[in-house]
Amino acid sequence: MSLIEINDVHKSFGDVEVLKGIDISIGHGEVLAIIGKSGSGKSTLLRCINGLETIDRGSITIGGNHLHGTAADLRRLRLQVGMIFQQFNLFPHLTAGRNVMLAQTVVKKTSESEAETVARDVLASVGLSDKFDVYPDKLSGGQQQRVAIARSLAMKPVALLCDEITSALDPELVGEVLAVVRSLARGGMTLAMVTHEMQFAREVCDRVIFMHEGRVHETGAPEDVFGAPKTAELRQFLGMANVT
Ligand SMILES: Nc1ncnc2c1ncn2[C@@H]1O[C@H](COP(=O)(O)OP(=O)(O)OP(=O)(O)O)[C@@H](O)[C@H]1O
Repeated sequence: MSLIEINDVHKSFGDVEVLKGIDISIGHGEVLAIIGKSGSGKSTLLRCINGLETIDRGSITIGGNHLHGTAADLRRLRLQVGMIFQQFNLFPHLTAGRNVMLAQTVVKKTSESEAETVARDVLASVGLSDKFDVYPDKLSGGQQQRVAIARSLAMKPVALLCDEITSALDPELVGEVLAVVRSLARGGMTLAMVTHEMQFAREVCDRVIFMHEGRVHETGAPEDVFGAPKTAELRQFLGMANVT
């Protein structure tokens, strides 16, 4: 059975229908790239999967449980799906370690000592074992984003959603963050990432979803989507408009 099932999901903001019937199933350990033009609905889709947005129609299940059920269901399921954004959103007055501990102690009511053990562990897994006591303003953007990833991992998510997580970084810092994502993918984490890093998507992802005007317009293995796009819209998006 799939881990995440998205069935006929519709979402409007006012009169504008942003998601027009999305069907995607994501398997355990699957790594998905979501690509498409600005405004095609990629972020909205991720936010619906994480319960940050309600949906108007359709259903989303995680491990067979409906995400958009009662408020209690939503809280419980939201904890199972981590989300990482373009902006790192770290608390500036807390050290890297304390940033990673916070959600555990506040939301999960984990003890301080257990939360610290987990925080040290996940910081080490993103290559930041020496930064536990360092404040965010003393970290590079790439290091801050890795702290944000560690903070998500500390909640032991069943899946991670990444929304353009390298877009705010200087180009020389992109590689270190992608390396962490790559190692998570290799370790079996289920990942859905909205990304402009086509080369990375090609190398690391199992499947690519091309969104266009609120619909899944084309989907397939990276070699097919990038190597032999079927639709004019995807060819145009990939800068291959002249290819017939
Ligand atoms: N909270 C909101 N209220 C009103 N409109 C919204 C809201 N969030 C998104 N939209 C609109 O929904 C459409 C899709 O936005 P979304 O951010 O999902 O697209 P995207 O494909 O992720 O684009 P980008 O690559 O620019 O982030 C856009 O027209 C956007 O203006």
